Amino acid sequence: MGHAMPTELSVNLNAIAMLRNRRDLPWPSVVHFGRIALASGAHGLTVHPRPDERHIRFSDLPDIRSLIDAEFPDAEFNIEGYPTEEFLALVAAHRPEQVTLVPDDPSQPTSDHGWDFVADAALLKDVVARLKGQGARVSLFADAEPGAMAAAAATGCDRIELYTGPYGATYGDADAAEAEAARLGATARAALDLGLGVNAGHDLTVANLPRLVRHIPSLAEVSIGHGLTADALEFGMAATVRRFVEACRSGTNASPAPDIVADGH
Ligand SMILES: CC(=O)[C@@H](O)[C@H](O)COP(=O)(O)O
Ligand SMILES: NCC(=O)COP(=O)(O)O
Repeated sequence: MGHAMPTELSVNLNAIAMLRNRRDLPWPSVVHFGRIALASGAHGLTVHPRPDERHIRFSDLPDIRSLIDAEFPDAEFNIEGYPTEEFLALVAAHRPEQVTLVPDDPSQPTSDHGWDFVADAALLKDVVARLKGQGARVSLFADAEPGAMAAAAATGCDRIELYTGPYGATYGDADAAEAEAARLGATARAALDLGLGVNAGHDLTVANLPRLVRHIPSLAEVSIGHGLTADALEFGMAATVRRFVEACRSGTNASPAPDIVADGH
């Protein structure tokens, strides 16, 4: 499989928002850290507003939109979530370049599975058409199931986002990681053959990105929050984003510094 472009990094700000929400204070600021991320090589910013606003708050969205419009006009805003009318109103108001639809129940601690593209076909076709009509690229959260990609494409979506939680959970076990990455790679090939673009996200790290990118050379974008924020505590935000950008390129023509592959969490 050839690869034209390096994988882009979208920095998920949910974990920064969660730290901020521990106090009734404005720091750490999602706009400040979003600015550092974009200035350090990230292609975009991701938020996943949940109905209880435990991470990103709805009131954060106008400030992130303004940051991109005023200072980083080539960057992308990616808003993720379950398509309730409240979520769709947030999307309409903040004009993200990409919307990632995720089948989250409000009680879930975090996202832990992709869509059932057959059972949810009617909902997805309707919402995908609505969002594309507003000018957004639409990506659908998907499990590593090559056989599900035809039904995903039938929704009219532009891309899938591979749910990489099970891959992230293989840390420390190279054989298990290889098996998961192969399954993700097969799913990506099925999606690409149907004309879909492929994103990926959940529990990605500097350490596990190179293997993923090797298995999916045409991976368009990864969105990363938890592991990246953890590394930012150790290395600082700017250096961390640069390390993740390097790791995104590690499976492609551009080689990362050797320590990026050997080190990391
Ligand atoms: C869609 C997805 O995979 C998630 O990783 C999500 O965006 C993370 O959200 P939280 O940080 O709110 O758990
Ligand atoms: N879409 C997945 C995402 O934004 C990343 O989440 P995380 O698991 O890295 O926090």
